Amino acid sequence: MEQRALWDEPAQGSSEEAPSSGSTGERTSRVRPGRELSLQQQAATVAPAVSASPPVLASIAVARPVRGEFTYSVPESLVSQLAPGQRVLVPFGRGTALGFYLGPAARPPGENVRLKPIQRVLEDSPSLPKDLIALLRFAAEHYRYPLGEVIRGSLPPGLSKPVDEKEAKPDVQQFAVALVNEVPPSLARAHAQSAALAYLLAVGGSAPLEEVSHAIPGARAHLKSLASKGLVRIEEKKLEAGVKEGLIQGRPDRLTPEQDAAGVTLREALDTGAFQPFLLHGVTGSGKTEVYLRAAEHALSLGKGSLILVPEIALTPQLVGRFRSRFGSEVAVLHSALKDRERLFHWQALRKGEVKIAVGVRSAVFAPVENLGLIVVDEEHDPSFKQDDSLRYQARDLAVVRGKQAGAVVVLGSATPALETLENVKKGRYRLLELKRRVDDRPMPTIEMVDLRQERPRDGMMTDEAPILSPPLLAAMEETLGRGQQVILFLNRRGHSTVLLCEVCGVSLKCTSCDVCMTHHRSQNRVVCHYCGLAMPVPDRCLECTGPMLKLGIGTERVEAEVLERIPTARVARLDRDSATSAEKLTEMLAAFARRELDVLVGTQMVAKGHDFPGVTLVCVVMADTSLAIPDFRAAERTFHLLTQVAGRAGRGKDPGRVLVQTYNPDAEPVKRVLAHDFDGFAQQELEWRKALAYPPFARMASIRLEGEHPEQTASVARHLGNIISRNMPPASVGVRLLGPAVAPIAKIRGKTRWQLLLKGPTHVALAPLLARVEAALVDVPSAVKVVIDVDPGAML
Ligand SMILES: Nc1ncnc2c1ncn2[C@@H]1O[C@H](COP(=O)(O)OP(=O)(O)OP(=O)(O)O)[C@@H](O)[C@H]1O
Ligand SMILES: [Zn+2]
Repeated sequence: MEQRALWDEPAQGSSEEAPSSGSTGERTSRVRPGRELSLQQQAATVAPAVSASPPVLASIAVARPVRGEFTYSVPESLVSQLAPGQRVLVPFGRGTALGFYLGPAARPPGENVRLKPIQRVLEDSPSLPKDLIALLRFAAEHYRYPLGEVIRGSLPPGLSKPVDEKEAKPDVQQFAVALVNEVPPSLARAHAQSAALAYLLAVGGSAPLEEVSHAIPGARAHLKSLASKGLVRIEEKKLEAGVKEGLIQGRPDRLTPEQDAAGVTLREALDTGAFQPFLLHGVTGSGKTEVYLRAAEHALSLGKGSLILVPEIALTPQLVGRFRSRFGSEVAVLHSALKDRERLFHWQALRKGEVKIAVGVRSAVFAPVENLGLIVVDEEHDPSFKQDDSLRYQARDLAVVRGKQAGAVVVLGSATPALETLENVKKGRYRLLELKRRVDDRPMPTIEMVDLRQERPRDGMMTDEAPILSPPLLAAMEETLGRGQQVILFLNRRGHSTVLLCEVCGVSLKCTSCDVCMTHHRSQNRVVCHYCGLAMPVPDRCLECTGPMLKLGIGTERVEAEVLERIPTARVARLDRDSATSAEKLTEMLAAFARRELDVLVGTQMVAKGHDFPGVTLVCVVMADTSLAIPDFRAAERTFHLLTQVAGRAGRGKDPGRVLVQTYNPDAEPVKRVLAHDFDGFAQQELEWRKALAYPPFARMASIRLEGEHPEQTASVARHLGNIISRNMPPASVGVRLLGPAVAPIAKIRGKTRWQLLLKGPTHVALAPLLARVEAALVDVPSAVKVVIDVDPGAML
């Protein structure tokens, strides 16, 4: 059966053009006749129609948790003011609500319906550009979330409330501009000031004050002191298109032949001005960022905007810095730590076309970049592009949808593309651009395996664990550090020991409100639940039988302690969610490692992201097996991605890199393929398996998750929903399957019982009627049971 990409499927509902109303001159909006009739009638009051000439009708999304678009009448005084994308105030229920005017509407069926009028238009120029309206409509339908809430969630605070735009005006943005090219020796003792100045220089000599203080706490005051010393100038900035601020930094003189070829193709694609999706599959360290930069440069030369999506800003300061130093103040950086006013400022600067490039995290897929020519999704395989609450969208998928709607070039970049993306390449939907070699012909790192089964102490009992740092690993570390080079140690588990087990009764210590083991955090001298945050003192005896407790399962904290014990001279830091408690700490730790003030970085998947540390020549995977056994059909893929990505941090400078992988499962498919540098082999094997079991990309999925106070009640709701689905199943030939209802892999979190149902089918269209049935049944579900529908779910836990 032909599989269709997400964006191939028509959005549900009709896509016919609304009849021209002749009043707004816009005919772009779609109406969905009848589909939400009962809701439309909520906004209408029944009365005899009196007016002679047909009234002008508007389709409005109301920022309330209700489905569908509502029809309102347009008072004559407002007719000339109305433009799609505007925020308006409308009567709703007994009060008023913020609404978004989406376009003219057809008269809803029903002769005697008198519609309520729009009360007020809140802004002159629309907050929402036209292409975003289409994207938000798609997101609401695809991920089954109320459109008004989708729109409100996409807007910066300030615009998401029913206030006039005039009241929502942001402050002028202050920029710090460096007046020197390097940190002068006179600042040697003023550590904080020199750090602020160093940051400024690193990002091209100019940056908004907000951004510097985001990276370096207290930087605002330090920059002002620097200004009083004449080293920095503080400017109030009006961002203007076409102005290049700061020094053009780090632009390589020559592209590699592969970069050049990819660049030529992208330039041609940009010149056509039509939608074209690409996968940029480049090995780690092949210089993908430079390809993005050149494409954005070309888009800019055509007067077009670019949108660059990255997994997590704090983890990718280098990428942000490269964009900032290339394009100066023409870049809006959108991250979660922005203050409300700043977010509003960036939104409006982009909306007005004053800033043409946006770099941001997944929510930036909704950024109002004007005249969008290019969308880049860096590290497109990264799970963080999927949002896991409220609107459960996949930003990479929406980026492709947006590109199609806007007629933009879309580049999905990764060293380890998602299988979904690879399949789209195979099907000819995406064009493939490859960078098979590292820049400057640097070699890929060598990857060696350390079999932990062999490293276990022979004379001990069978249960004895292998050493955390095996002799070969320790030797490699000492040798690397001896040469003055740096080491990354990767283990994807936080804490000191991850399991506390009674030696006598074998019972492990579990959280009282979650179905998971407590992790021992020695630095806090506590055991902590990683799901609900519950923490308590470490019990020295089993709570069941008072037997002595064994501490098993290593976490990053224990690895760090072990390194300090075995190599006392090494300067070691740990990078995980316990140590990087703020974006500032994170940035600072990465910067210190980059400045080579640290020798060893121990960390979770945070160390595996696109970092570019030329001093790192040795990467050690402390245990490759941790993510293999997770009950998720993507477990093997995730493991393979993580190992490949972390291995890719080695040997990016002039010295070649080496990777050591400790494992108990050398024969596990992802481990074996990583050791063999065999991306294609892994992908092929895994795709065959997915096909045989009908998992994505060979099927579409939706999960229905339940969470309830009472185990019995939750189970019975799950079974009830299961019955509804079973009764409405299309014929078997359609290929839709229901898995469950079943207790979720983690049966309880925060005291709530969890169940899930999984739907698989050939297309989203095949699943939609069943999901609609489930939604309709939710009105009868007791409020103690929370039900969530997740289309294209990310994690299965
Ligand atoms: N043409 C070039 N000549 C010299 N150096 C280059 C060139 N292009 C990129 N570089 C440098 O090569 C390094 C690696 O590039 P980059 O970080 O973009 O790799 P990447 O492909 O994104 O890798 P990863 O997938 O591991 O993040 C960077 O330090 C970059 O500045
Ligand atoms: Zn818990």
